[in-house]
This record gives sequence, structure tokens and C-alpha cells, in this order.
Amino acid sequence: MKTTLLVVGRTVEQHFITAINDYVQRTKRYLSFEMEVIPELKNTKSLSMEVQKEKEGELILKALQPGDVVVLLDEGGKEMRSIEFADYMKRKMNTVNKRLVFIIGGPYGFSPKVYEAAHEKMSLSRMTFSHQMVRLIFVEQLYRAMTILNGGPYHHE
Ligand SMILES: C[S@@+](CC[C@H](N)C(=O)[O-])C[C@H]1O[C@@H](n2cnc3c(N)ncnc32)[C@H](O)[C@@H]1O
Repeated sequence: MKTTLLVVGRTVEQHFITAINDYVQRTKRYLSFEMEVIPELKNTKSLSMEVQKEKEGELILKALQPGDVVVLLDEGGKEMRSIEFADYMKRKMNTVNKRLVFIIGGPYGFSPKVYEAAHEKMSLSRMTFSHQMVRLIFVEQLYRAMTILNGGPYHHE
């Protein structure tokens, strides 16, 4: 199984870039994992929130491949403890043949068409994080899950 984190727009702040890259590299020791960036739309000031979401949604759908298992990162999705997420990843590794694709929306979230295309929704908290910050939180949790499955000393409970 390949795992992809699909995000809308480049990560802009250097402190996030450094930390995200660190966890992506660490995670790759355990899992075939990559972060794929959909370039941000240009001239968004002239677009309404709905039109921006719609256009970003089209780009997200274009980036998907047949057979992808699509999981939206969404405040309203299913919440899991870290050990439950580790178990979830274990089950996916045993059942998904192609790609497991986690998607983080743009500043205004997902269009209805993206919600329709998704198989699952997963929440990292009931609070809302910025679309930039949530990348870091997700890659840290994915790394944590991998260390739980591989018996590493990173997670304590
Ligand atoms: C600023 S939020 C968008 C909030 C927007 N109000 C909405 O309705 O989705 C940008 C993206 O970050 C992700 N996100 C933010 N908080 C999250 C959370 N607690 N759990 C999972 N994903 C989250 C989602 O993918 C969301 O589309």
C-alpha cells in the first residue's frame, strides 16, 4: 500500500516546512509515504469562498486515481486515539491494494463533490486548525502510529 497526504497549496512558513519534512522522512522508514501538493489557485481575491472551494475541489479530484481509498481530514469526521489510529493503519495496510489518500482541504474546506468522492472522514480534534498547521499534526500522528506498530520508544502510555 502507498500512503499519500494530498494538500492544497504550498506550505509557506519555514518552521512548518522544516518540521513537516522531518516527520515525512521519519515516517518513510516504516511506510511508503509521500506528501503531494496541489498548487494554490491564483487571483483568489476575485473569487467567492464557494467558487474557490469548487475550483480546489476539481484539482483534488483530478489528483485522485482509480482504486484510491480516500480519507478526508475533517473536524466533523471520526475521532481516534493514537493507538486506535495505529490499529486503523495496520488494517489499511492489510486491505488496501493501491493508495490510501488522506486529504487536507484549503482555507475554506472541501467542496460538496469532494465530500461525495470520499470513503471516510477523520478528525484530529473537534477544534479547527489552519490548513497549514494540520499538515504537521497529521504527519506527527502518522509517524507516531508507525512507531506504535513497530514497537518504537516514541509513544508512551
Ligand atoms: C481551516 S480548515 C477549513 C475549515 C472550514 N471551516 C471547513 O468547513 O472545513 C482547513 C482544512 O484543515 C483540515 N482541518 C482543520 N482542522 C481539522 C481537524 N480538527 N481535524 C481534521 N482536519 C482538520 C481540514 O482538511 C480542513 O478542510
